[in-house]
This record gives sequence, structure tokens and C-alpha cells, in this order.
Amino acid sequence: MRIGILNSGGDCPGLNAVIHGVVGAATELGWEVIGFRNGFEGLLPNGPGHMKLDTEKTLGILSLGGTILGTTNKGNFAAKVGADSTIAKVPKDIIEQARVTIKYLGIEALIVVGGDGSLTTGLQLCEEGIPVVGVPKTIDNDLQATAMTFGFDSAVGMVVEGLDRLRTTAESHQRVMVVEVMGRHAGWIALHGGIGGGADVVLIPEIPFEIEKVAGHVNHVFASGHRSVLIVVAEGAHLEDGKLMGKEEGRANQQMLLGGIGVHVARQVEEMTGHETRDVRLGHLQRGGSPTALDRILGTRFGVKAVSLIKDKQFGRMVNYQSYHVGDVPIEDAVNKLRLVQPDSEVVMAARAVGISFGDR
Ligand SMILES: Nc1ncnc2c1ncn2[C@@H]1O[C@H](COP(=O)(O)OP(=O)(O)OP(=O)(O)O)[C@@H](O)[C@H]1O
Ligand SMILES: O=P(O)(O)OC[C@H]1O[C@](O)(CO)[C@@H](O)[C@@H]1O
Ligand SMILES: [Mg+2]
Repeated sequence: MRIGILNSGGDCPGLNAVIHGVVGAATELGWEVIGFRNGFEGLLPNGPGHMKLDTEKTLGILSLGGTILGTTNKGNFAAKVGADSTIAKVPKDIIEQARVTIKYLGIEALIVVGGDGSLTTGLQLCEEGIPVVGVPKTIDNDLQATAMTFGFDSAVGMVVEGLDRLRTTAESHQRVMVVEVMGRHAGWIALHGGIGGGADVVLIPEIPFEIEKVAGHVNHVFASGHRSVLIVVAEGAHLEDGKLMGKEEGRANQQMLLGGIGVHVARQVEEMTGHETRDVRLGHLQRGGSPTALDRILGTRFGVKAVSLIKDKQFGRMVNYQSYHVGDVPIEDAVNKLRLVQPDSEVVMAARAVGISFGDR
């Protein structure tokens, strides 16, 4: 038996752990594994191609960030596009080319490791008769069908480390620091990073904020004797008029590139409070580097489970994690519903209890 694997969308610490897990489990069954380069693009005859994966190739990759296969979030397989994430159909001829490659290589099942967008593409391939199993991947941790995705813990760890460092320089200068973090639809990285790093303000897409309230809290924190204020803002937090900050022009068939809300908030806070303010965008520092122990373990378990789903011919299903258990759900469940921060949830209440403002009251 020969199986294929590809990872698609933004990279994520722990992707190599998944590959390591897949190859380990497949080798034990006597199967061969082909890895496609740069996501779905590797399925195209004139694309970036593929490589044979075995335990020698995957030796030592567990602790490596990124992915040895390469990945992409643009190309010929766009399914979820635009700032509003409308669903498009992957062109028929592209699917046919992928089918030909898979047949030619004698691949009997394909593992797709991706976020909501890439799994939408994976589902379309499956509906067209290509046997696919999914593995959820996103540092944003915003898929409803799984309580956790690998990469999230590494990203949060990076935010916490960033806040620890920024706190010392901010204290020295009695400044406000605004830190923009990833989180397109959901504020999980901002929320968890903010709690772990002792932020004073957390701004997320799910809780509309008023800049006057943010400024009011900044004044309050300084007035209570603190020497610095840390504000964490998710890239997907909305402006007062509900719009997102970023770049949409020139990105046909691609989702909007978010970024800039941190600068915007910093400028307004400085203007309204008179406190010196700096902004930092952590950006891809959150996605790079070695995965945490948790992400290595989760990635490995997801990879092994994907092979067992293929063994049981459970195509159209995706690995998931609920209540400390690695299980599986239909891929549809993952692509249709995003897991957002609930404004009245325990974790938000806990943040409020330790003095974090969400800029809403
Ligand atoms: N080969 C491809 N051709 C066109 N678009 C692609 C391709 N691979 C991935 N994409 C697009 O890239 C985007 C990001 O991928 P995905 O949603 O899987 O990752 P993610 O981890 O959720 O990241 P993000 O938060 O950026 O959405 C999606 O809009 C997806 O459709
Ligand atoms: O790598 P790019 O194109 O800058 O993508 C950034 C996007 O990817 C993500 O990191 C998810 O993987 C989002 O949080 C972010 O909006
Ligand atoms: Mg996505």
C-alpha cells in the first residue's frame, strides 16, 4: 500500500511531528509514503513535485519548525477565498490533474494537513472520489471540531515570551506597548498569550472594543501605580466601524493579508492618554521555530491516527482532539464551523478577574 501526504496553508510548528508520526505508523504497516511538496500544488504534473518519505528521511525532524515538505497558501486550489471566506469550487481540470498524479503514483489514500481553507479543498477532492483523510492544522486554534490544534501552544509560548521581554523595557520607560499577534477570525492567541504574559488589555475579533475605553483603562492602570501597560491586539480585531486592517488589493483568489491594527491602536492610545506608546508586531515569529513538547506530542498522535483512519477506510474524516482523546469527525464539521472565543466564557471571566480589559466596558 502506498499513501500520500501534503500540508497546506500557513506553516505551523508541529507539522514535521505529523509527518514523523505518519511515516512511523505507515512503515510499521509495511506501507510506503509519498510527500507532496508545497501543498496541493505538488499534485500537479508541472508543479513542485513529490518525495518519498521513510524513517531515514524523517529522522530528527520532530523538533524542527516549519515543514520539510514546504507549504503554500496560494495557487491553483483556492476553495475558501477573500476576507469573507466565501467558498469557491476548485476548477474541475485541476482536480482531474491531481487525480491523474495520484493514480500514476499508485497512491491509495491522501492525508491532507490543513486549516479550514485547505480542508475545504480536501473535502472537495474527497467528494470527487479521491480518498482523503484530514488532519487539522492552524496556529489560530479556531476549528470547532477539535479542542486543540498543534502549533497553538508554540505560538502562545512565543507571545508570552515577547510580553515578558516587552514588560521590562516598557517599565524602564513607563510606556505603553501594543503587541499585535496572529488570529484571523478568533482571538485565542491574543487571549491565552495575554493571560500568560500578564497583559493589561486584550483586543480580539469576538469582543468589539471602544478606543475610549481602552484609553480609559490605560490611564487607570498608570494611576494605580503601575509603571507600564501591555496591550495585546489580535490582527483580526475589528476597527470601530467593523472593518479589518490589512491589504486586500492585488490578492485575487487569496484571503486578505491582515496587519496594522496594532499601529492604529498605538497611535490612538498615545493621542488620547498622552502616554508614550510603542507598537510591536510579532508576526511570523509566532509561526517559526521549534515546536513545544505539547505540539510535538499532539502532532505525532494526529499523524498516527491519520494512518489508522486510512487502515479502517474512514475517508472523508478528520482527526480531532476532545477531552484528552484523539478521535475523528467528518471533515465537514471542521470546515463549516469556526471555534470562536465566547465573550461570556470562563476563560474570558478569568481574564477579567485578573484585571484584563477587553476595551468593551
Ligand atoms: N494550493 C492552494 N491554492 C490556492 N489557495 C490555497 C492553496 N493552499 C491553501 N490555500 C488557501 O490558503 C489559505 C490558508 O489555508 P488554511 O485555511 O488551510 O490555513 P490556516 O492555518 O487556517 O491559515 P489562515 O488563518 O491563513 O486561514 C486558505 O484560504 C486556503 O484556501
Ligand atoms: O503567511 P501569511 O500569508 O502571512 O499568512 C498569515 C496568516 O496565517 C495565519 O498565521 C494562520 O496560519 C493567520 O493567523 C495569519 O492571518
Ligand atoms: Mg484558514
